[in-house]
Amino acid sequence: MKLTVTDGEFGVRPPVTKPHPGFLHEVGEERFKKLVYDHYDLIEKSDISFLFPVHDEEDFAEAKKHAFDFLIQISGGPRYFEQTRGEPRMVGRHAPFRIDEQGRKVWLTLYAGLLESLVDEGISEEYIQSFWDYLDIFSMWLVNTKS
Ligand code: HEM
Repeated sequence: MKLTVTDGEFGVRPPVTKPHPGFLHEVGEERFKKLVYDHYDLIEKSDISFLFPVHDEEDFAEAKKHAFDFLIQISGGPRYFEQTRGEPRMVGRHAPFRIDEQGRKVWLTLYAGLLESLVDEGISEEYIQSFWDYLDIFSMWLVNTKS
């Protein structure tokens, strides 16, 4: 397993493979939710916190929920995002925020540590890798600002 951040090139959007459904199957919905929520808790203390609604508890809780709803759906789970937010439109939904390669790296690196700890919980490394690879590549699509 190698959770390394691939260098993105501005404007290049490589093809994306969804996470293997085995990841969600092994992790389970509750642990999956904790993963996404823990990521947001790390964001709150990070250099990219300014992008997020960290000063409004309700808005921040909503942001966490939306991220969870989307990621569980893309991982083959319940279609919560579709039910509450509609079409994914991830590029458009990120457009109002200044996301550069540096911010992408911070965002991803916060996930790397959290995913590493799933190994000790018995989650298959190939599934963790597949979830990581999805984040690594798809996050390139959301970079909308040159560093
Ligand atoms: C694979 C990568 C990513 C995925 C799947 C993802 C997913 C999401 C989702 C589902 C939302 C909620 C959209 C909505 O319902 O309106 C969201 C919001 C957001 N994301 Fe991402 N994101 C990713 C990467 C990033 C990166 C790299 C950054 C910045 C460095 C970022 C910054 C934000 C911000 C600022 C919001 C808005 C929060 C708010 O005010 O509600 N995202 N993201």
